[in-house]
Amino acid sequence: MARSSAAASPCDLDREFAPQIAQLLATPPLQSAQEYYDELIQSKKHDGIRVNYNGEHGKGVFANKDFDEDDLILKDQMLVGAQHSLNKIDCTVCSYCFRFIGSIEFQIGQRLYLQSIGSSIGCHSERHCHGSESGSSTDSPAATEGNSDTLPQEVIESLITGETSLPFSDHFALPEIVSCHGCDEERYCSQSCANSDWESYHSLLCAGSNTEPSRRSALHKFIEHANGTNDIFLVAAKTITFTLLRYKKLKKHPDFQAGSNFSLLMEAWKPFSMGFKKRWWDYIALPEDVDASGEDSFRQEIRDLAFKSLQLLKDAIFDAECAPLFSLEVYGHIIGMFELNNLDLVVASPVEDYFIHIYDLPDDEKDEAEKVTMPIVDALGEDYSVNCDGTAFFPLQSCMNHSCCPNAKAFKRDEDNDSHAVIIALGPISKGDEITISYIDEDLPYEERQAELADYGFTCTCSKCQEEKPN
Ligand SMILES: C[S@@+](CC[C@H](N)C(=O)[O-])C[C@H]1O[C@@H](n2cnc3c(N)ncnc32)[C@H](O)[C@@H]1O
Repeated sequence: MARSSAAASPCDLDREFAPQIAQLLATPPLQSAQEYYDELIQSKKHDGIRVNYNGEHGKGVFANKDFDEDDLILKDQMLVGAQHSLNKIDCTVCSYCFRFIGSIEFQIGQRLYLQSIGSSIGCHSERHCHGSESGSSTDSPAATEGNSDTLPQEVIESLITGETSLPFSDHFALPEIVSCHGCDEERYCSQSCANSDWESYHSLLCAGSNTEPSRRSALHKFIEHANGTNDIFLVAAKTITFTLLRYKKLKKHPDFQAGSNFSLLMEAWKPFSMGFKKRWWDYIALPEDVDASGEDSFRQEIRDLAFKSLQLLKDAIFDAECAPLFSLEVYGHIIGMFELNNLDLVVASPVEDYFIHIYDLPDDEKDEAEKVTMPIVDALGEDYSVNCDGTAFFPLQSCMNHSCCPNAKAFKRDEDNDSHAVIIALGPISKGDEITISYIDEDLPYEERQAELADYGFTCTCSKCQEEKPN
């Protein structure tokens, strides 16, 4: 699947900084990588696991103690992630931790409003993660095709403004919305999340009125291009801003002041240097409608799209001290890293839990509550609840290798209401065993599984594949 780029890079930085780029993209030395993971695991107190390099498939995650079925193995905090652009229209979550915010009424009112103006895209609520099953086994209230016209506009507005309270919504209280002080785009569950986002990414990506006009306009163009083409560019931009801001912080730190700018950049980039990467346009699977004769031009188109996005990002946030970070080579590998390692970012909507709560009330309370909620459920229709979904990079989950008969899975429990990746044991796991998850639907037939895994660049040889492999 992997190929080398058909034509010379259009990016001058690729030539000018070739040696530095090679260092940024080189596989980190084994010892420093092992130290990095040992420290990370220790600092996050994930003492049930270890990252080891002595497995069959590069690095992998191994059990450091015995686990029983359904035990929590890991709750991994993302390094960088973003909600999909279209999903942002459908649910309001904290831009840093991705918890739902506002109130049940606000979330419902907003969806009804968007439906009434024809903007909502929706998708039926499922509490699924990449490679996992639905987490909700409860029967949901019967829902049909929505029609927000059945509710007066004033009702919708009063839900959004909080003038109307729905029965039992106090059981599902959500954090109040804290807006970014610069723009209307980003909203948070607390001032602490707003500050963390600002310090980690948003101070360079805020396109609000406090931002210098030419930078603001450049940021708008970059964001518009990503929204219109592929929102993976937004996560790539966050990776670059995270590294730039970390670089600036390190530069002020007394322990690092003696180092060269490039050694500081290497240190700032370290968390991403660990991620498994390939150049995006080299390995991306060919769409079904492109045959072998069109392959080179397809790959060139993808590279040109990434180059266009990078140019727009450079116009907004280029920093000469960290120039190699803005090379097309690094940009292509960052996007490739997301494609190869990402677990979907999924946070279940509390709106579904709210309606299930009403549905499960004792009959007399239910009848009373449904006088208020049924017209709303009918107006919302099938998509009465939409989960937050996006793309994220998780430093430890991304070290887990695949098996078609995995011993663990990504699964959000009821209490997991933020962006962490949650990994649960599917059966007993003994200390020393490798912890594997399935990157695909492992119930597919052998050929289809191998075809899907080809996108990750390998052929699976797990025990299930060996059994099912045709002779
Ligand atoms: C998310 S990374 C997993 C960590 C990776 N082993 C590493 O060294 O960084 C995914 C990559 O690991 C390798 N990999 C994962 N599971 C594998 C398997 N069952 N057989 C062969 N390679 C596998 C593939 O190269 C895949 O693209």
